[in-house]
Amino acid sequence: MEGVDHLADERKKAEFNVEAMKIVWAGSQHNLEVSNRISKLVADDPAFRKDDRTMLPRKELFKNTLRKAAYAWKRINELRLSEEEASKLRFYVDETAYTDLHWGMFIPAIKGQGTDEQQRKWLPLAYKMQIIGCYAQTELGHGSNVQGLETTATFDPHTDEFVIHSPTLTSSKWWPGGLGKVSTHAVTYARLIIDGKDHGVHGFIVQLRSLEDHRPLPGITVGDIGMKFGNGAYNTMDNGVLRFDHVRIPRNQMLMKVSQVTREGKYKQSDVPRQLVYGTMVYVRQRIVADASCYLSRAVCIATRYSAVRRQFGSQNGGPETQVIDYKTQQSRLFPLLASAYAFRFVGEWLEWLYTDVMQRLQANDFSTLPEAHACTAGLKSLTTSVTADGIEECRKLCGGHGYLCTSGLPELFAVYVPACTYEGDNIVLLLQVARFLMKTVSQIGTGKQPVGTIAYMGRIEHLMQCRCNVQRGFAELSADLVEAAVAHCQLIVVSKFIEKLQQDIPGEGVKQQLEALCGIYYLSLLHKHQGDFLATSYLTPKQSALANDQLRALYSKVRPNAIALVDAFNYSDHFLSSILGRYDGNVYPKLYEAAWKDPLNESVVPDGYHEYVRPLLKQQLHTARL
Ligand SMILES: CCCCC/C=C\C/C=C\C/C=C\CC/C=C/C(=O)SCCNC(=O)CCNC(=O)[C@H](O)C(C)(C)COP(=O)(O)OP(=O)(O)OC[C@H]1O[C@@H](n2cnc3c(N)ncnc32)[C@H](O)[C@@H]1OP(=O)(O)O
Ligand SMILES: Cc1cc2nc3c(=O)[nH]c(=O)nc-3n(C[C@H](O)[C@H](O)[C@H](O)COP(=O)(O)OP(=O)(O)OC[C@H]3O[C@@H](n4cnc5c(N)ncnc54)[C@H](O)[C@@H]3O)c2cc1C
Repeated sequence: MEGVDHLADERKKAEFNVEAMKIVWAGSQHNLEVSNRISKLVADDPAFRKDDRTMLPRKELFKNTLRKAAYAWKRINELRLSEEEASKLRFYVDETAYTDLHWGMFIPAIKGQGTDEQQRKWLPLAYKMQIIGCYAQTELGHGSNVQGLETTATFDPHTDEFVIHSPTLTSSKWWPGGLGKVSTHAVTYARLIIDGKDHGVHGFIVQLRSLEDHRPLPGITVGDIGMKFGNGAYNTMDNGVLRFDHVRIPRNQMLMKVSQVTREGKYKQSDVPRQLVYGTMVYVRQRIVADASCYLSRAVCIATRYSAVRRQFGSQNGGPETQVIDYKTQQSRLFPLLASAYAFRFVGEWLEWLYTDVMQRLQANDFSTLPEAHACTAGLKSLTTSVTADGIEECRKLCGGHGYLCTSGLPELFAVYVPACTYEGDNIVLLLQVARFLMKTVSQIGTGKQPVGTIAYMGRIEHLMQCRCNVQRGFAELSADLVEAAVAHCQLIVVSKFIEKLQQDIPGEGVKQQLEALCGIYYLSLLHKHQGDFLATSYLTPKQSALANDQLRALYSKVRPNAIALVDAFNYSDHFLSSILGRYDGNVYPKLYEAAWKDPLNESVVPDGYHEYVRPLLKQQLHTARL
């Protein structure tokens, strides 16, 4: 029934202050206030309707995304929203679009790799959206291997220009978001060639389309790469293909904070690590970690609320059937994901601190923590996106058949999210970077260089280094095992940061106790999953392993009465969740039934095609003898 909270009894069971937990989840009272205000602004505005996305054909879908992005920009300016509020608004609009790359990569690339002069020229145009940019690095033939990119930028000293060219089919830029139909400019990554010498990959600002009629400029071939996974989902984004045919740009459009080319064509590499050219990717990877907790918590919220609503089997003497959330199997699948959502939230907060700290150190030419920042952003991006993608799919399965309906919100959430395991760095490739970092640390043990920070624990394996085995040999052979070691290293960081969070002052009755239970579920479920390794290495005895499993089940029971309140603390509106199964009021069945009849297929009782294709079958006169 409308207006009835079908989850009221569940909410009464809460043993902690939900409003206080909302502040923990939001990060601060201020963040919660901004989130509440902007979330309501979006939810209350019919222009931001999104329940029709999975039913629109691509061109209509895309035009609708352009409309929403333009309307959002209008509202941002009308309401004079701050950058923080504007970013929140785009978050709650919840629609991948070219603006993600304009604000999330094009502008950060210029800020991170452009000189002060270049920033003064390009950022005002970008902030006012008088130019729209994308990040064009990946090519048809290379994505992971950035040093393998083929696009060239050849310096012409006669005209003081770079000639940007796509020498091969595989050098075509391929995938950049916003490139296909909208961006007027790109930060393009190309091989810098001076006087025949290849200086490797650098970033260049290239205009792609006319600011007058939006047509591609001379020498530019650009378009969309076509439909992607799932209906709606990432098809609101114009991932593009781009080829250059000897396109000329002024020398001052090479991003020159890290390295420079003089008017005379002299290449100057500042005494900074060349990997700073990868800085934008590092920035996005750390943001993706925080974003993972948002996506995972959305799926967990839907699955938890529905698991409390859904009853199946267990009726005694005609009484109500059992809530599926009471089954230990449901809890053993759902509660570790609930714990992971909180864990990723906290490790994402720490990673943002680490990234900010590294950036401040870079200002002082202190590169000492750059390797750790790279390893942490790469590894945690890999870990959190893999767990989140698998977790959204698990949440769909936790909702049984109804989880497969678009009105559950889960299929689209999965389809939008899964590319996060690939973009910003394929997850295995990134884990191999972490493995390389770990092996380099191992090789330095015993040389007097003590590991610090997130690898400090490795100082304790010095005894293993007596053999001084050559860690370089066999890396490729053992890479699959090393990837597992990299995951374990990242999991240790997640657990450590969760524990550090619990050591902070956390206000609110019962809040810390709930987080302690979730932290226990996080690490005990990991220990359960990998108990074979712990037993094989004698880090655990069988008895200890059994005790850990007992404790894990006990924690499930502790969390069970608080589950609904723990997902309420995510503070997601029904509009944002866009899920009938995840409705705040739990009024699922009537709304599922109501929604079914709104499907276009039900606009007519007799379907299109009946008379051409079904009736003839039903009415066919059998010319062959009946079998
Ligand atoms: C859900 C939406 C997300 C929301 C997020 C919010 C905001 C963001 C907004 C928008 C984003 C939205 C959608 C994303 C759209 C997607 C965009 C993209 O995908 S952009 C393209 C991404 N591409 C990649 O990530 C490519 C991956 N490959 C690489 O990074 C490099 O090729 C690789 C694998 C690191 C190898 O580089 P290479 O130069 O060959 O180095 P080596 O392996 O030889 O290592 C040499 C040494 O350099 C160190 N190193 C490597 N990288 C870095 C780095 N980034 N920083 C610091 N140091 C680095 C490496 O550790 C080696 O050091 P040692 O010699 O061992 O000491
Ligand atoms: C939705 C989406 C949006 C994107 N947006 C952008 C964008 O805006 N701008 C942009 O520049 N790019 C973008 N990309 C491209 C993305 O960055 C690349 O696809 C990504 O970096 C992976 O590279 P790849 O496609 O070359 O994968 P590959 O490296 O070809 O991966 C294929 C397989 O090879 C394996 N592999 C590769 N190298 C190794 C190795 N050394 N050892 C072991 N295994 C290996 C991988 O693990 C994987 O299993 C986007 C991609 C997607 C899907």
